[in-house]
Amino acid sequence: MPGKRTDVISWDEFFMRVAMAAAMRSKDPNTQVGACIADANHRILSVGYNGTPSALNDDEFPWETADDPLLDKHSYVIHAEANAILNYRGSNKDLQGATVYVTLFPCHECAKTLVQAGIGEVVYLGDKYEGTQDNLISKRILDTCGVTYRQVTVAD
Ligand SMILES: Nc1ccn([C@H]2C[C@H](O)[C@@H](COP(=O)(O)O)O2)c(=O)n1
Ligand SMILES: [Zn+2]
Repeated sequence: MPGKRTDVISWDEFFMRVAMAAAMRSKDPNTQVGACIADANHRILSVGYNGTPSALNDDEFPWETADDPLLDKHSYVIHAEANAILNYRGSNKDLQGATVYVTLFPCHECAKTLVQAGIGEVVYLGDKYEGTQDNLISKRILDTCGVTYRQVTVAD
């Protein structure tokens, strides 16, 4: 009888790869972000990626960055983390203390949303905005609210 496989991927890699797969659904030409929320029992609670509200026809909205907010994609895109919270179909209590795996460190708006939803931990892949004012505000919100965050790497 052969022994069981022992070289399986970690839970961190599993959930981050789910987030990475979600990011592949993003139509943002510049930055694709995916998020996966998992509970302490390693169950996937929700998944999301950055995109416009499903009721919008995303052919009729900008995907560029522009000075004019009306012409700037950021005005219309829902962030991956927010979509993961919005896509969640369970009861809010089950989000309490859950972990969000996200391919890019949350912006300060998402930090507030994640905290308010009861997320207890952020596991992130990239942090390309590290050191920016927005990033410092995010970390201040997460630190103050006791939400821990840690970076992971995933082999190519
Ligand atoms: N944690 C984040 C950060 C950004 N996003 C989304 C919002 C935009 O679609 C895109 C950023 O575009 P860029 O300014 O890099 O051209 O990424 C997100 O969903 N979650
Ligand atoms: Zn955000």
